[in-house]
Amino acid sequence: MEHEFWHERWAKKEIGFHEGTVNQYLHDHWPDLAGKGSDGVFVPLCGKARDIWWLHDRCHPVLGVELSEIACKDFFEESGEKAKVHPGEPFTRFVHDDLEIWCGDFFQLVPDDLKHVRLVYDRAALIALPPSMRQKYVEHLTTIIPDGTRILLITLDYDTEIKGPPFNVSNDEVQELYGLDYDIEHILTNTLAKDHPFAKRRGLEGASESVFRLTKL
Ligand SMILES: C[S@@+](CC[C@H](N)C(=O)[O-])C[C@H]1O[C@@H](n2cnc3c(N)ncnc32)[C@H](O)[C@@H]1O
Repeated sequence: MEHEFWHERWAKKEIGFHEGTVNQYLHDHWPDLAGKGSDGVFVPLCGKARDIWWLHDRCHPVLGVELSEIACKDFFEESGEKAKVHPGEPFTRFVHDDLEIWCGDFFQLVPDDLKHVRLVYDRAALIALPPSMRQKYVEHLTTIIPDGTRILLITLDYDTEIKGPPFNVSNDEVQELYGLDYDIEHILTNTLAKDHPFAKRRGLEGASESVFRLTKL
């Protein structure tokens, strides 16, 4: 998607993707992925997800990257926390202890930025991107994260032709995108209930979410 699309979504507060609570799959499957350590976590296309505080509360240094300055500011303001803001190019950095949100374009990150990262949390990042950008996203992610990094990936799949985002990403596509460079463990696929907020909003039946654990080889 063009940057303008996302800036407009945030300006108009059209952010139906924002959960406002900790994601259930993160809650249930992070401990297995991360163990008891306090490894650095990268959260691509992070929005203002509460999940970031949850990870921080579990002693992980967290680096999120987010295009929208509105999202970055809201993230701290809505939780009553303060961040030191370091304006710069290509990122303005919002820093709170060892939690940093970098405001700018994911595709501007370089390996040095993520050298302390051992874990990645991808909820609504891959599926926010149209098919033409997903390959580019995975290629770039693979370039910037260290070998051995473990990823918790949550995807969404549905049959109907609806206009994304979120876009449907099948389990086969996950294999195609990550199969070469990652060990892939499919943890679960869960059919969304009819009254699930997303299914309800889009009038979808049979949409499903899947959770994967990926390890960069
Ligand atoms: C569907 S939202 C998901 C946000 C978050 N992961 C969550 O679970 O609430 C996608 C987010 O990615 C941001 N975004 C889109 N393209 C981006 C890019 N190239 N670099 C950084 N952030 C981007 C958007 O502004 C938006 O907040």
